[in-house]
Amino acid sequence: MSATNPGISLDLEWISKVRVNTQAVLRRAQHVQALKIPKDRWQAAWLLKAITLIDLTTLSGDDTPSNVQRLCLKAIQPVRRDLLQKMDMQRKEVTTAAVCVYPARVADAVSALKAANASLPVASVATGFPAGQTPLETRVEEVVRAVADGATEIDIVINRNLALTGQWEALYDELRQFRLACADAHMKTILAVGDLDNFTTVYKASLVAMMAGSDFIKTSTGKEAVNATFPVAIVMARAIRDYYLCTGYKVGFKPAGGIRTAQESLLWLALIKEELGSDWLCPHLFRIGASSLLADIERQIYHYVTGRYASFHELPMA
Ligand SMILES: O=C[C@H](O)COP(=O)(O)O
Repeated sequence: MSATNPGISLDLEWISKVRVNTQAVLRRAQHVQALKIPKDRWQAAWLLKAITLIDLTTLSGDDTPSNVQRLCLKAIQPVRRDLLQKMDMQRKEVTTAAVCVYPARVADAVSALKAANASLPVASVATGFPAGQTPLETRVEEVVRAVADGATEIDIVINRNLALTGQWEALYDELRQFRLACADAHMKTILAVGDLDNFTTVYKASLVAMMAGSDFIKTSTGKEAVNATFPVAIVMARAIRDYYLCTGYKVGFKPAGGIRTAQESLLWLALIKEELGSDWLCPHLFRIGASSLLADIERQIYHYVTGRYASFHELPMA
C-alpha cells in the first residue's frame, strides 16, 4: 500500500485567505444531527458498514501483549458468525479496517495478526502521541521504528504550538519529515482540534497537513478535553473537498475520540456522505478511531437479530 496523496508545495497565499464562517458551520452541524437514521434491516447493514471503517484502538498505559492480541482477534471477527448468518446479509466476513496501538505494541499486533493468518493493517500512533512535546529527532525516529516493526499506517500528532502561532512553514517542514519517515506507510495526521483555538486554525492546519502529503487528517488523539465533534468535522471535510478540487488528490478523514455509540457512528457516516459523497465511505478514505464503539454496535446488531437487547453475558467482551 503506498501513499495516495503525494502532497504539494506549501501555498501560503491560499492559507492566508482562509476565513471560516462559524455560524454557517454550526447551522450545518445542526442539520447533520437532525438527519434521519435508517431503521431495522437497513440500520443493521449500515452498522456492519460502520464496523468495516473502525480503527479498533487500544491506547492505554496498561496495554500488554495479551490485550493487544485480544484486540486483534476481535478486529478479525468483530461480530459473532451466528449473528451474521441470521442477518442473512451478502457480507459473510466482516473485519474492522485496522487496529491502532502504541509504538511499543506494534510488534505484538503484527505477530498476533500473522498468527491468525489475517492481513489487517496495523496503525501506530507516533511523534510523541498524544502531546507531541518531544524533540523533532525523537519524533521522526519513532515513526521509523514503528514502520520497521511492521506498522503500515502511522497516526502522527502535529506540533500544536506551530499551528497556534501560525508557523505554517515550520509545521509543513516537520510534517514533510514525518512523511519521508513513513516511506510506504500511510500517514494520518492528528490535528488535536480540542487544542486549537478556532475553526479557521483547524481549516488552515488541515490544509498544511494535506499539502505536506497526509493520506488522512484525523480530529483528535482521544486524550484532549474536546475530541471529535460534528462542527469541527464539517470544517475538516470542507478543507478535504477544497484540496481535492484544487489538486485532484483525495485525502481521507478520521474522526476519533469519544465516539462510543452505534447511533453516533451512523451519524458520522451520514455526515461524510453529505459533505464528501459516497466515494469517501470506504476504508481507504474514512475511518472511525474508537476503543469502545464496537461493543455498542454489536449490541444493536444483536437486538436486530433477536428482537431484544443482549444481557451482559450474551455478548463476548471486546
Ligand atoms: O485514535 C483513537 C482514539 O484515541 C480513540 O479514542 P476513544 O478511546 O475515546 O475511543
